[in-house]
Amino acid sequence: MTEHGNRPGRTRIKFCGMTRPEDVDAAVAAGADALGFVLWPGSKRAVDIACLAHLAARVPAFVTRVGLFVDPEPELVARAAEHLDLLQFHGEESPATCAALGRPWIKALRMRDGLDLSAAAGDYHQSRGLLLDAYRPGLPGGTGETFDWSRIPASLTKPVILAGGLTPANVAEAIAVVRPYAVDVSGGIEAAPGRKDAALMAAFLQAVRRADG
Ligand SMILES: O=C(O)c1ccccc1N[C@@H]1O[C@H](COP(=O)(O)O)[C@@H](O)[C@H]1O
Repeated sequence: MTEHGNRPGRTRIKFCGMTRPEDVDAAVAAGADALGFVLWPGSKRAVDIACLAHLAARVPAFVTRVGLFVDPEPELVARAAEHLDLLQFHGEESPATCAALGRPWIKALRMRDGLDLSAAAGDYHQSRGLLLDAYRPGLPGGTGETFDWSRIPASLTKPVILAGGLTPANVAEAIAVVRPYAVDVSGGIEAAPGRKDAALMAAFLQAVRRADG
């Protein structure tokens, strides 16, 4: 079993791809630590700035509002950031590009063959964490697929946010193998793309709590 640096007493939970007010309310009621909003227009879960503003305003204090971007124009980030606490970069953004936007950020890395995670942790040392997701050519993320969790070294110097194909059924095993700082899920808590399922969100949360013991 591995243990990543900065791991808190419990695994933090981010629910991503919020598009509806009722889903935001249900996620907060379930006890999510962070909610994600996709600002990449290519996603079935994309929201525009007006929708983001509407949804983000429902989020109470101490629940982190995360904006997901894929190689965005700086102007989009600037407009969205007013409604966000943290930026999540899911494209080919360089460390300098992420840092230049002047906001707290995390970097998503897709686990393609040959990826050197330790080197990436050094390159993205200014990030608040590394989100590790499955790799599928041609898609920037949100594949609903898992990857080989044993590829994640215990010695990473940044907090690990584990993503990719997590569900209420497999998240406990993922936590046991990886011991991540946080887990991030989108498809595994949905009835359909962009439509979250309150029962699945509650089941995911309970599975994480049980895994934390
Ligand atoms: O959700 C999307 O549509 C998306 C689009 C582009 C990049 C990332 C995207 N989602 C993120 O991917 C991971 C894993 O998602 P899943 O649980 O496998 O569905 C997660 O961080 C999503 O927020």
